[in-house]
Amino acid sequence: MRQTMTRADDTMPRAGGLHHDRTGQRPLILASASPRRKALLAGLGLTFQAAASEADETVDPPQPPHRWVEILAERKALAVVPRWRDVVSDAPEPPLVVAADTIVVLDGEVLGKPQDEEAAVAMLSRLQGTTHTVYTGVCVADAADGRRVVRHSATRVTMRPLAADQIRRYVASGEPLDKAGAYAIQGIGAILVDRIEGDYFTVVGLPLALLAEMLASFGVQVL
Ligand SMILES: Cc1cn([C@H]2C[C@H](O)[C@@H](COP(=O)(O)OP(=O)(O)OP(=O)(O)O)O2)c(=O)[nH]c1=O
Repeated sequence: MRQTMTRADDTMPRAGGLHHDRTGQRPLILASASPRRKALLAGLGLTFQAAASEADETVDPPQPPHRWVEILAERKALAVVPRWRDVVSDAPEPPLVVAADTIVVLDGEVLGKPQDEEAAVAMLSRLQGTTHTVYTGVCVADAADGRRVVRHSATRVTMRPLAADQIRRYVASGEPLDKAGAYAIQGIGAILVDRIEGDYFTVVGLPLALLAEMLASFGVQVL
């Protein structure tokens, strides 16, 4: 059934089928299992379905960070493109598929998600009192013809100096474990951060202004 798209009035994605607004929003899939990315995309007022992407996250041979996140974002999107009908069976036309990948880079070394609490403590011990860069890659792929656009955004984050027991208490909160670099700027991790240079949403995992620009190149106007 064709429905009129309504703007999201909260930060959570709307349940239900696909919607089209008067500006002709294409059906949209977010190839992600991340609740943060879902909330950010919903916050733009776009209607979409989310589908976890099972893409392998190893990059071999190693690439510069900006390419690393672009490659993984593209891989995540392309893993979902062939099965778009399973996700949006009621779509009147093939969807656009959006995916993203985020890494933290300190002194040229990539810090992904910590394997366990010890790894989280080790990461935060290195990040505290210093400046690192968060890279997020974004891919928008058109399931109709395979055309895709891949871009990235980078933000510098300076962490406050932290005492060992503060780090332990933060890790014990459980927040760091599924986050690149073992912290969440949008959560308790906010109080670990002294300042950022660049886009906040790049750190959380989905640079919204960049994504809007990319969607516009596929005819989807957020504004
Ligand atoms: C640095 C930082 C990272 N993160 C998150 C963003 C990403 O979700 C995560 C990095 O892992 P990713 O592999 O980019 O994403 P994901 O596995 O969570 O989700 P997807 O299904 O889309 O692949 O770290 C924060 O939420 N806050 C932060 O401050």
